[in-house]
Amino acid sequence: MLDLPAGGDRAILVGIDLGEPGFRDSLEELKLLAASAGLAVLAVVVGRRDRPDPATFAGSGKVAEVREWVARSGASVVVFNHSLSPVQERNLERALHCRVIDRAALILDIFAQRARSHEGKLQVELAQLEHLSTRLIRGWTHLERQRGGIGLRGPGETQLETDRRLLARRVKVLKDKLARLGQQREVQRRARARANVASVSLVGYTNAGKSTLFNALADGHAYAADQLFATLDTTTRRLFIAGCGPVVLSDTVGFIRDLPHPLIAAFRATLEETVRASLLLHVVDASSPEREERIAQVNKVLAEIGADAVPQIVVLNKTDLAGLPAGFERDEYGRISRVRASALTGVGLDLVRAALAEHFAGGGSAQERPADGVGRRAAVSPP
Ligand SMILES: Nc1nc2c(ncn2[C@@H]2O[C@H](COP(=O)(O)OP(=O)(O)OP(=O)(O)O)[C@@H](O)[C@H]2O)c(=O)[nH]1
Ligand SMILES: [Mg+2]
Repeated sequence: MLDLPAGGDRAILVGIDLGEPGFRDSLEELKLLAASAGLAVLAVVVGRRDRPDPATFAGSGKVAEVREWVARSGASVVVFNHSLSPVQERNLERALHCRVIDRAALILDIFAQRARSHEGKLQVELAQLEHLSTRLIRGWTHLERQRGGIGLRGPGETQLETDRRLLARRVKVLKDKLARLGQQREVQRRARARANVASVSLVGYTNAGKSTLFNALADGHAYAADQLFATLDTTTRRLFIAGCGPVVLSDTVGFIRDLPHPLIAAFRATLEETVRASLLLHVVDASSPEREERIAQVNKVLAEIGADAVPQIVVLNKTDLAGLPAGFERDEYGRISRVRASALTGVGLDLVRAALAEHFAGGGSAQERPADGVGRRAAVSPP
């Protein structure tokens, strides 16, 4: 655990506008992340720079302003909407006299709070240790430079080396355990592939409505809630869809922009389900003004995990909020590319089912993708 002081924590958020697009939205998102982590946000301090200050990211003037806020409000943690280097983090903690974390650490903490299954907990612990280990290593290089190296190894450094060794050992244990769990999944997947059952994975931005859609389609009881990263574990149900037979549907962890890399790596096992699926239902909150950008963000993560070659149908969800009618959109080849529906009200769910039926009937292979990641797609048979 990252040891965020528990219960009723008061936070100050800091965002520095570096002139990149989406700054405001990502700051709004940071507020949601903070709320999801159980933090009470006292203030949001915004600054503008051409590039990050190497020592403190925000620059000394902005840091003074934040310190003022911390002193006045009694905040216990300051959250930066960026990736901080370990050195910046340390300098900031010294200057602000309070705990400083970055966006990645906040996301890791939410994952740590949410992890329920054995596998989920292992994955989060692995991600946290990897996050920590880069910090120890960088902290070490920093020390080395300061002290001048040879002959000056103090007890502090020895301790660091011991820590690193212990850490490396634990990381290995976790990876071994996860690998064994991965093998079990593989056995299940092979059995499904033998039975020629199509596998469909729900993917999408966090809070898009994946679990709600999963429950609506599979009559399931996945945890759906208005918070970021409600779902961490992959839940799988078998359902029968008229016109396409048995289908295995998986609900998965949601994505977000700037998902920390250790997390993506640690969740690789869970996300295997996505990589190997015969079809992705990419769920989108149609009521978000950010929806096209989020689609792009999700596709970026899908590419990172090697799932960009899996066929995809976009479900524009929350049409009730967006004020859109239910319906289909087709691509230039006449294939259904988008379905507009509402998982909550149920309007358009028949269209989602029909899209699945059409996809699998129209040559979309019901086979899962083999381990080498190369899709085994049945030839499209024209009528
Ligand atoms: N109005 C409306 N709300 C919806 C719809 N679908 C989902 N929601 C709400 O959106 C919120 C998020 O839904 P979830 O199903 O938990 O979203 P998710 O994509 O699984 O989110 P994570 O697991 O956190 O990534 C919940 O409060 C749902 O009730 C919809 O079609 N219309
Ligand atoms: Mg969910």
